Amino acid sequence: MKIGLFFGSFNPIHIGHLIVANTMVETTDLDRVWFIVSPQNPFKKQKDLLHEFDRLDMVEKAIFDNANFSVSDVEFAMTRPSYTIDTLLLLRQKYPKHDFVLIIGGDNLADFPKWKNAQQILDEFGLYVYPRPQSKPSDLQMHERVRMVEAPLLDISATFIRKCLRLGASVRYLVPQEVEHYLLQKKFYL
Ligand SMILES: Nc1ncnc2c1ncn2[C@@H]1O[C@H](COP(=O)(O)OP(=O)(O)OP(=O)(O)O)[C@@H](O)[C@H]1O
Ligand SMILES: O=C(O)c1ccc[n+]([C@@H]2O[C@H](COP(=O)([O-])O)[C@@H](O)[C@H]2O)c1
Repeated sequence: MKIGLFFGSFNPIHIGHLIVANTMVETTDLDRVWFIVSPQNPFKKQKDLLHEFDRLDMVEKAIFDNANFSVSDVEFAMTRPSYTIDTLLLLRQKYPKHDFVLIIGGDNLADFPKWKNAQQILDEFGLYVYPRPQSKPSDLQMHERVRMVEAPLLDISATFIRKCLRLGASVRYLVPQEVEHYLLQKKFYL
């Protein structure tokens, strides 16, 4: 089984994430996508970062009806910040029969060489990249271990959704209905 690992803060998960994951399953050789909720991105310090359990709950609500998707809290028990290579190595050890690839959005490619053990991630796992508006150019686009997936650009971000909620604007259609209800019920990001 070839699995795409889609790491993120998911603060909160939105339809952009779901379209990325679905495109990977439908248009590449990936059989499944696992969403890995990261407690703390090493490059991001966010004051409005929800507790990881709340972000995990929302991912579960977003993917419950898609048999190709799963979510993992494996990073919750690991050291912070969340370094992707550490998790990749752990998952490979735990699931020796699976073949793992890392999925990222195009905005993460330019800074990817600054990630911990970036070369090892490239060599041993490889990257599948979904294009994203306003991404900085990167030489890695041509790298043999990087697959640029052709798909529609989605100008949707968790930042925009948090802003809508702060302003009292509806996030209907930007997040799945179950996630919208949960966000409103819990009064998140107000
Ligand atoms: N609209 C999108 N198009 C392509 N990739 C995306 C999109 N939104 C998120 N991603 C990718 O999903 C992964 C997780 O992203 P993340 O949870 O940080 O969402 P985000 O919308 O970028 O959040 P924020 O606005 O808080 O920075 C990253 O690899 C990111 O590049
Ligand atoms: O391992 C690293 O050095 C590293 C550097 C930057 C980001 N990451 C991971 O990339 C994922 C995407 O982050 P985010 O916050 O944009 O959703 C998240 O799981 C981070 O932990 C990992």
